[in-house]
Amino acid sequence: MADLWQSAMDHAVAIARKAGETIREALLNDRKVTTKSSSVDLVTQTDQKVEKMIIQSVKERFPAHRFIGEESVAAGEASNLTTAPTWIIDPIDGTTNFVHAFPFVAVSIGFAVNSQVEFGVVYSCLEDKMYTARRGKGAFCNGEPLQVSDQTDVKQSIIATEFGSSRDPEVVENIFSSLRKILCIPVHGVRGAGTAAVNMCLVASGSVEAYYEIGIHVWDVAAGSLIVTEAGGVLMDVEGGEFDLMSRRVVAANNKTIAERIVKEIAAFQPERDDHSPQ
Ligand SMILES: O=P(O)(O)O[C@H]1[C@H](O)[C@@H](O)[C@H](O)[C@@H](O)[C@@H]1O
Ligand SMILES: [Mg+2]
Ligand SMILES: [Mg+2]
Repeated sequence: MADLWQSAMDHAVAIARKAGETIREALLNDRKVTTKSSSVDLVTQTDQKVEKMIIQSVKERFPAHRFIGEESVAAGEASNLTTAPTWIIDPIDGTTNFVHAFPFVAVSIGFAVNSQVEFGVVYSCLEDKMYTARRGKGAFCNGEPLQVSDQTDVKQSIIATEFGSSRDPEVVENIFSSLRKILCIPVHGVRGAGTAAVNMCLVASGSVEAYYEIGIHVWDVAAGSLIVTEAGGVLMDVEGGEFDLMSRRVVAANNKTIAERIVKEIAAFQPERDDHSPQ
């Protein structure tokens, strides 16, 4: 049976690669920074320019499709995931890294139908690594198959997480409480690439056993969520229930054993959901 979404996925790969070229050029000469939800939640003209380019290119080919884009939402658009074919776009995942020329900067494009991700594309453009996954057809990096780690002992694991963009003392306390408890299991190490999408691709690649974070958005994790599961990994909510794309909470792991062990140590809290209805 012809794959209904293959042409859309091919377009996503092509436009992610083009976006990566734009980002690499901008890295050399245009990193003007402004801020969003806090003084450390950064955005640049390149984030906005890349998102507009991706959305415009999709609209020309798939005019009926819908969008959830990080910078469109920041400009006031709703972020409701419906049953319609929806492109979930983070034009630059790792904007802080981009501003500092720290070498992990990704373009993340997820595609959902009936609120289920059908393909995911994450282009780590400074590494030139194109991560892709199509539901039921595996996950790849530059065309090579991906497989999660087979480690089941958390004490032999590396765990990835991020400090996020909130500096609210209560949120920071939660983050450090979880970090301290996980580090002292003990695990071999804790790492963070500075981008949720790349962290999830590191889980899919078997380089880290798990990644967790509270405070991310649907555009950070939509593409990576399918790349992880198509590489044999699992997704979970930080309190052990089912992963929810719009909840702003994620545990992505190589297997259920590691995921459940990490969940035990996380000081969970519930940020405002991505699909919250504004008052
Ligand atoms: O770089 P962006 O797209 O803003 O996404 C990152 C977010 O800003 C950080 O707060 C998170 O900790 C990262 O995981 C996101 O990748
Ligand atoms: Mg992001
Ligand atoms: Mg971003």
